[in-house]
Formats: sequence, structure tokens, C-alpha cells
Amino acid sequence: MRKKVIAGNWKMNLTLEEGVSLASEVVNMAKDELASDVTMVLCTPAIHMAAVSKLTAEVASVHVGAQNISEHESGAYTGDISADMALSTGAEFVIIGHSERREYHFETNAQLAARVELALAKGLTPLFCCGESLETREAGDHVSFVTKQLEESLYQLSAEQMEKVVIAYEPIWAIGTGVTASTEQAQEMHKSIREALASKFGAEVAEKISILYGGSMKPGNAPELLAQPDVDGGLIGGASLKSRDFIDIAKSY
Ligand SMILES: O=C[C@H](O)COP(=O)(O)O
Repeated sequence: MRKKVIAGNWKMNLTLEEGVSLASEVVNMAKDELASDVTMVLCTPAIHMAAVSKLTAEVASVHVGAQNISEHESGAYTGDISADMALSTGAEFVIIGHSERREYHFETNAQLAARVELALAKGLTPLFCCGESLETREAGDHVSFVTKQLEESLYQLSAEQMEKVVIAYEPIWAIGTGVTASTEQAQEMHKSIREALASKFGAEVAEKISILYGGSMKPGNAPELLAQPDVDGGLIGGASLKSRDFIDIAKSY
């Protein structure tokens, strides 16, 4: 049975006070309403993580994640945060390779490979993001593009390491646009990702890996997306900033 993961990516939103208030609402609703087999993750801005971790400690199903870590352990990297720093706040997950970081910070697949390895070595669960642009999809190259992202950032891992990674497929054209991938588009890509992982790491490993969908997921479209056989959860941006919507998505299973 694959882990069901509903992760919220707050991106660069909310003051510390607003973030604590949102996390508190999510924790209280999760306590009252959420099935125990759903893992929720709040990927907050770095400065919120310690305070939010204190709140999530009250409920076993809600965890904190960082939105990024450096591939360096420590040193003169102004503005970056290390895996150890994230861990010291109570974070257990980390988003690696979000398309916004790939685009605005020019992160490369090789750099992301190093971050995934460091996260695993330190005991953080990587939420590894992949996904194609509209141009790539319209050219019909989406499967090969995403497969290349996996090859260049994950194929150096051992099967034992790979089992600990969570993948998030986020078509760039669906992020923050209100346009969601159709259930067929999502399932096609999730199945392709699982097949690629099976051919590299073996079917048994691939079957254990949770593959999340991200891109305009909302309470209205979550049930049909989450019902797809290879969709094991969601990485949610905008709708994770509203406690009611976020919890309702998690209840869609
Ligand atoms: O990390 C989350 C994704 O970028 C999805 O964002 P969105 O739900 O606002 O489209």
C-alpha cells in the first residue's frame, strides 16, 4: 500500500503570524476530521518552520517540510538553508526541484541530484518535483522530458534510497493557472513515471513510491485526480493557503 501524501506548498506567502494561524487551523481540523492513513505536509517558508513544527507535533498525521535546501552542508552561501538547519526546526520533508526554483534560480538536474542525496543522508524525505512546459507538451515530448529529469536527478540512487523519495509531477502549464491536467493526462504521466522507475529500480520498488500530482488541485477536482490508480496524493499551492480547502482535498480519498 503506497503512502497517501497531501503536501501544501505555501511558496512565498504569509507573514509568520499568518502562517502560525493557518497551521493551527490545519492541525485542529486534521485532528477532528482526517483519516489516519493520510500524511499531510506543510511546506512553509523557512522562517515559519520552527513555529509550525511546534503545532504539528500535536498530531501524528501532519508534518513540516522545507521548500528547498542547499546541496552544501554549511558555509558561505548567503540566503540558503542547509539540511541540518531544516532538520533542527523539526522539518521532516523537503521540496527539491520545484519548477519555480528551476526557472528563477536556474537549478540544474545535477544540482538537484546532489540535494536529493544530501536530504536522504540526513533523514529528510525529498519531495522531488518534475514536469514539463506547455511548449514541451504541445510538441508531444512530455514523457521523454520528465523521464530525463528523473534520470539525471534520481538514477544515481540505490533502490533502497529511491524507496524513500516521494515524486511530485507538476505540469508547469497547470501551476497557479487554474488549468488542471485532465485525469487522463495525469494518469498517463504518473504511469510513465512509475514504469521508468520500475525499469531502473525494479517493479517492487516502483510500486512503493508515492507519486503526487500538482497544478491547480482544488477540492472540486481532487477526488477524480486522486482516484487515478497511479496518483498517490497532491502537492498543492494556492488551495493550501485556505485551511478548509486543504483539509477537504485531504479528505477526498
Ligand atoms: O507546489 C505546488 C504547485 O506549484 C501547485 O501550485 P497551485 O496549486 O497553486 O497550482
